[in-house]
Amino acid sequence: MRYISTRGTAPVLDFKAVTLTGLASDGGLYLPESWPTLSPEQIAALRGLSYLDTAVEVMLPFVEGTLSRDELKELCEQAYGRFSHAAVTPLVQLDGTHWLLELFHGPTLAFKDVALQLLGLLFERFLTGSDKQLTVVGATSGDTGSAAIDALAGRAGVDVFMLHPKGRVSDVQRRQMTTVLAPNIHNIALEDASFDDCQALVKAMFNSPDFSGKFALSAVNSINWARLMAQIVYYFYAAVRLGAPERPVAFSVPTGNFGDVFAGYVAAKMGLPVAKLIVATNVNDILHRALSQGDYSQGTVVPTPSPSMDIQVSSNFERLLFDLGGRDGRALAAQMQGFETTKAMRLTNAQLSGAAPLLHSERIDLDDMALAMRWASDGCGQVIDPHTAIALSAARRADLGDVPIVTLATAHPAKFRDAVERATGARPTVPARIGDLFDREERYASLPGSFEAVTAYIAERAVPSA
Ligand SMILES: Cc1ncc(COP(=O)(O)O)c(C=O)c1O
Ligand SMILES: N[C@@H](CCOP(=O)(O)O)C(=O)O
Repeated sequence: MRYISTRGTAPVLDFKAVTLTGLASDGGLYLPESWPTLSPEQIAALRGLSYLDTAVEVMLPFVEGTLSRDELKELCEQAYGRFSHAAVTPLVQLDGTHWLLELFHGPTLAFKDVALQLLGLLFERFLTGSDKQLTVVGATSGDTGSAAIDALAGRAGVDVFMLHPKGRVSDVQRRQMTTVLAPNIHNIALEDASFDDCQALVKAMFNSPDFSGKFALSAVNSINWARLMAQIVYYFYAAVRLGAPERPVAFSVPTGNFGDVFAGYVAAKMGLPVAKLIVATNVNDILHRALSQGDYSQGTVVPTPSPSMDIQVSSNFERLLFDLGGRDGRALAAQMQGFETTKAMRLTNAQLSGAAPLLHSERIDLDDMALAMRWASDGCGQVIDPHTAIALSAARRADLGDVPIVTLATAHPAKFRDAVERATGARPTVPARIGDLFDREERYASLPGSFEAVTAYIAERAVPSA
């Protein structure tokens, strides 16, 4: 499989190179040159397979030329062996229409583990025998950071510099990052910053020849293609369990950086009968405005009880626009450069009408989020986190007849105890696997959110490339 950039001019890469590279050198994001497809018979043959075997079948076309089936299987065995549920991502039925797909049974209790446990192992495999020292620069609104740190702490060949917006992640999320004291992990709390500011700094580091030329920069955010590849799997796993390929299934996805829902889009492109992808946002609603009115203009980020979705510039939307706009890298580069300059962009007619049959968006406010949490707990006996509640609320607005709707449960409620308690009156208990989190020592640097301050901090600690 070969990978191309959304902006058309960066070198074409294979799977190994695309995994070790972050942003493309032309500022774009990598994605496969063409979408592999599974026939209805191949999808039907996934029925009854374990998560692990499904993962191998779904991901194999993307790693072709770099990993054999056996090598991929061995990596998946290790990655998903650390999940606490035998089904890895179990489905839970709420009523006749609604299901939860629990994606939070990994080590850090959020869906990010599904991809990052595998990415950590891919880094290790691709770096073995080389003297390359990767400098991973990442931005997090809480969950990517903890999952990446768990996956990479203590690994040879990788240093991690993780930026989070100070005071804008939950206490559990922060401690999951800052209590990991491995020498290769560096947490940076950016003062007076939003996640968007953190992400913009990370992209600026990749786009600065002076800085990126000194280090072997790499990414763990969903700008890294391997992240999305691993997330495609659970769409197949869930849909097949609910009757695909004969029966179409809809998914409601709590959305911020558009990575998770883009993985669902890819599953549909690969042939999975997806009736609808519901893009659920909180009041930080750039994606809802874009998909419903064509207006992709950056607003100010409002802190909410679903902090991981407090995002107003959604990285992966670029991948969607590229695909919907006929994969014209030059046109997309001009559109994105316009957005970077003016902070506003109109979707083209082709992009809007191309998205409409599959993607539907909803903006969920605080009251509807709390109502969904109460409906799940009082009506169905399920305690859900605020991000999941946003998607469940959007799912319950949908009118899709008999089509089953799967809401992606992206985080364990214990990660957001205060918000869950406020909505439901019950305080979730912290699972045993992170039980001593509040007794551990924390370590992080607080820095002003300037490019100079952050790059100077990293440059003092990272290993220059040869
Ligand atoms: C718990 C949770 N739900 C939803 C999201 C949004 O996912 P995405 O950024 O892939 O759209 C995130 C952050 O990525 C998250 O951490
Ligand atoms: N919500 C995310 C934000 C980063 O998104 P990513 O999927 O691009 O890594 C987080 O929790 O950090």
